[in-house]
Amino acid sequence: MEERRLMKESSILDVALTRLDDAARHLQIHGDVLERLKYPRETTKVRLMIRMDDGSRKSFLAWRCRYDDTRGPTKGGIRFHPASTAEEVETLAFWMTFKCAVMNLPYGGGKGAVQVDPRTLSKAELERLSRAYVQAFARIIGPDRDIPAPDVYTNAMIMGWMADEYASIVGQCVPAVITGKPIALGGSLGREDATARGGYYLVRHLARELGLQGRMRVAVQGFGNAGQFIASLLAEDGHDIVAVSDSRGALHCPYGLDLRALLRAKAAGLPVSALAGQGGAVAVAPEELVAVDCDLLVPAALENMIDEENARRIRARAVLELANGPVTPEADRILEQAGVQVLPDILANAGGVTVSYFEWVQNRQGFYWTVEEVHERLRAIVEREGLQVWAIAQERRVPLRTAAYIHALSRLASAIEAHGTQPFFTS
Ligand SMILES: NC(=O)c1ccc[n+]([C@@H]2O[C@H](COP(=O)([O-])OP(=O)(O)OC[C@H]3O[C@@H](n4cnc5c(N)ncnc54)[C@H](O)[C@@H]3O)[C@@H](O)[C@H]2O)c1
Repeated sequence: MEERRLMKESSILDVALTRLDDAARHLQIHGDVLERLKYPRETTKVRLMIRMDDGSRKSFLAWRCRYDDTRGPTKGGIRFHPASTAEEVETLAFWMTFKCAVMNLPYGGGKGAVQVDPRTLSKAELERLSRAYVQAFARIIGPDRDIPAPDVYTNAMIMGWMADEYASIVGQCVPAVITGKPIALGGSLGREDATARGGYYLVRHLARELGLQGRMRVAVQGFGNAGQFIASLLAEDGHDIVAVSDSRGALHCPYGLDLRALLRAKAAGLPVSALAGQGGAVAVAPEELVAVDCDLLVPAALENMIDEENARRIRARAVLELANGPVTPEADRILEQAGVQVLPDILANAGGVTVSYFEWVQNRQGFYWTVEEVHERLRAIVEREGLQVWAIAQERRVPLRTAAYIHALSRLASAIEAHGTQPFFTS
């Protein structure tokens, strides 16, 4: 078991790097550029020691990775998860590097994690852990150096504690050091649904190209933050949400599920399957969700959920990757052969980091935008970059994922080349 886990861990960054190799084959890229992008610039590992409520002391492993900062300060969330590893953090930081480049945000990529199950901590312990993270990494993060944000099992409250700790360390208020903060501490309007909204604008804009015109039947895997918002946005446009799943089960109705009832059930802490039997909805096994007859499949749960085992069963015309890395490279090949278009994660879920960028801009200028302004600016960026990725895919006859990596890599390569060779002679 342990061996299997290690094997999986050692290959996760390698798998991510195959996307880089695929893209590099289509560009005249200098070997130096690839050499630079194959390894993280720096990963710092620390042990955080905190006082527990019972008076004992406990330590937790924590990391912060700055993968590449050629295009600007590194940007990426902090994950609190018992299974986090250095390799996972580095892979996520690699994805952030490409995500920021594909959206043309002036950032590099970073990521952080604490190896902890936050559900086992009291609120006071969680606060001490969050503050300890900032104490340990205060010299690494900074508004012009490395800007964290929330990720799995971290949220606005934790970002607020972290911003407060940073302010006491440096002796001044620096809201732009961290994004995803509560609105009261300089958070941006429109951050909550930004990831789903970015994916929604992308599908809406490319609908004709994807053959998704008219009323769509949508299946959503993972009915959490991103999954619930995308279902709501698409349902508002009159599309039918025909299936949803969570970690405990799945629900299917070919004529469309009662979304309001589903949102109420989730808010009350119930699984989606609790609504089985109502309005024609039938409970199905979670692994059956990908095989549901639909036009658009939205993976919004975890990594590697669509693999060579289940990819053949997908009946959707297009896949919108709101989750990070939900489709394995083997599944990608199967979907390509079957003519299923995959809107890749680094483009499809980049709405979150884009609105994080807006938050940083607003913090720095001290002037705040309306939610309509946030939506409009997000829409413009998603549509602009989405169309460019689509055009690259058509021109070069490559899948959208390769096109998105080509788009990001050409920006990264220009920036790396523009920096010159000075660091080589001085280091
Ligand atoms: N929230 C964001 O801003 C954001 C930004 C970029 C990427 N993402 C990615 O989107 C994905 C979801 O993030 P989120 O913030 O919505 O998390 P979340 O924890 O709110 O939701 C995840 C959902 O997936 C469900 N799930 C877990 N295992 C499952 C399984 N085996 N089958 C079906 N469902 C399962 C959970 O029950 C939960 O409903 C992650 O991959 C995350 O990295 C999120």
